[in-house]
Amino acid sequence: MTEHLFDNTSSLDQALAQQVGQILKDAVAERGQASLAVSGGRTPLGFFKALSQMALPWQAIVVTLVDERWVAPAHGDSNEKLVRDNLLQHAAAVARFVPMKNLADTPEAGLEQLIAAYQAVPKPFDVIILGMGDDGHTASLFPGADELQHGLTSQDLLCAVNPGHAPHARMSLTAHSITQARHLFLHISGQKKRDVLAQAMQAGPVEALPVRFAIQQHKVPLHVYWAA
Ligand SMILES: O=C(O)[C@H](O)[C@@H](O)[C@H](O)[C@H](O)COP(=O)(O)O
Repeated sequence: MTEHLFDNTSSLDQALAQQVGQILKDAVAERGQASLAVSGGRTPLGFFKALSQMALPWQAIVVTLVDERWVAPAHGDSNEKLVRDNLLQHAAAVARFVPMKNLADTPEAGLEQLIAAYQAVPKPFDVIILGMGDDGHTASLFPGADELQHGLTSQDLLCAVNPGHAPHARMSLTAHSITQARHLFLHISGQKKRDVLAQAMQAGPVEALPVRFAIQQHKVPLHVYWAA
């Protein structure tokens, strides 16, 4: 695991956009296509804006989500809306977007159709960017959720989650599919999250702080981008 520390969020956003942009450019040059899976929440907004303005071969880049709240795509809590409004703009407007939410009533009911839709996403994912909550959740792998064990241990691509203490039923990439990425980032800001990360870096059960699965694995180097 490598930590990249910044004094402020705008310098982090620029540096992360440069790094991710270069990886995507190289992937398209090598393989003709690339995939980027991003998280929701408030943290990635500035990064999305910076990346969206970069001159990349966007028409060959597929953008998708690490996790999604099972709400209509126009809902204020929709990660799809967040990505459409902030990342799929400017130069990035021509990127192909594969949503996680479909028309099924619940994530469980939508899972099979979504697995089929995700075949359109080049795999392994070239870049996955995780966020983290103050409770140590990442993606939608929440401590205390009934589906946590499944999300942490199954070899499936996706899992349906009912987080209980967090709003909305969710769909999430599993820990297995996240650790299949060619490049893995954890993007966080603020002292509180630095403290949670420091705690997660200490030995302890993954179930207590699910972000530990990304820290403890050895399949893909984890790059942590943190800003004060
Ligand atoms: O809720 C989602 O949709 C997420 O993808 C989630 O895992 C997020 O990354 C963290 O909850 C951090 O959220 P903030 O950036 O808002 O703190």
